Amino acid sequence: MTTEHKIFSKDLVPTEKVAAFLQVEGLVKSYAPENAEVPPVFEAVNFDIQKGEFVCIIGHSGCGKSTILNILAGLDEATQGYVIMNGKEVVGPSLDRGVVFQSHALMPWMTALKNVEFGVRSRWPKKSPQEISEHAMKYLDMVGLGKAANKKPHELSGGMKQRVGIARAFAIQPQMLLLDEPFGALDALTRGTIQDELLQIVKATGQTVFMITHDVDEAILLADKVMLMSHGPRARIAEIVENTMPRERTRSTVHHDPQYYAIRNHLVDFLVNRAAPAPEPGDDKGKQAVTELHKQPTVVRPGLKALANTETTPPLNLIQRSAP
Ligand SMILES: Nc1ncnc2c1ncn2[C@@H]1O[C@H](COP(=O)(O)OP(=O)(O)OP(=O)(O)O)[C@@H](O)[C@H]1O
Repeated sequence: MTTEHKIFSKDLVPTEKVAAFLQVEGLVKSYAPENAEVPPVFEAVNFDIQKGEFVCIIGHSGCGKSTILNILAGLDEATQGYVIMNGKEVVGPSLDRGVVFQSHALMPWMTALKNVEFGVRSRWPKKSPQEISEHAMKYLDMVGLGKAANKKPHELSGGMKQRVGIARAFAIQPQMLLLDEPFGALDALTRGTIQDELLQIVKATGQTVFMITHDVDEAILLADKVMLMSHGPRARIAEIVENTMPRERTRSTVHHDPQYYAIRNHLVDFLVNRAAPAPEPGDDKGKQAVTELHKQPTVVRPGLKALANTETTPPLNLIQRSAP
């Protein structure tokens, strides 16, 4: 059951932002809002996500990434600000948003198939048992687990369990997928395989994704945009890095792109040197100006600069060979 309601007030939704699929505006989270001595975990969090975009968020431990994801999911409440998805304010959980956590959260007494069917039945209660089963199998097949459908979680490896969680999230065909470090507990090989699978599925379904990761390479492979969060308390989305490499990238080829190292260096440099922002005037007052709370993060494209530097005239032998 959804607990969302429609927003009709034009005052709440700035006209130029109506087109964005997801709008996050002036988000603040404080665990002690009544105590001025305790600063908020994050504030002035503003960003948009377009339909079909894959967005990763990176930042040091404790800056508030999971809290933001939980607010997007409707599982937690912001102290200030709002989230609008597809024209409706997010005020509670909904099957329109599928969530995958780091721990797979499967029901241990149910088979992989039954775990996926459970979600499908909640979404479409009028479907027949056979329709539900066929639908769930389609998504288990998609993540390469068709043959393990009748196994219970304790008979599956960590990677397989995580795939069941992904199949369950995809099977309810949510408008948006929220992934909280979904591959964090997996070994490098399994992680790579599932990343590739996720890319294929997202490409096929045009799914909109918001994903938390600590892995810079994972973000570069998967994301169209990488949001960089500064340290908390009072964390912000400091920068949005656009991934300007062609979307058809794979794990084995992505590092051949001339843009790759420029983007990677930019992300690492932020995490190492720039994630702790210098105090701004007003910080010590514990209160931000209203305009500041709605300030959009800077958007940067470090890959394009690297690309421009490699665009030189072709080598002489190529010119000679292509001459008539
Ligand atoms: N219920 C709570 N009461 C008080 N503080 C909390 C509560 N839940 C979380 N916090 C604090 O909020 C901050 C943000 O937590 P959150 O889990 O969102 O960070 P994160 O960036 O996802 O961290 P990580 O990368 O380690 O998962 C942390 O400093 C945490 O201690």
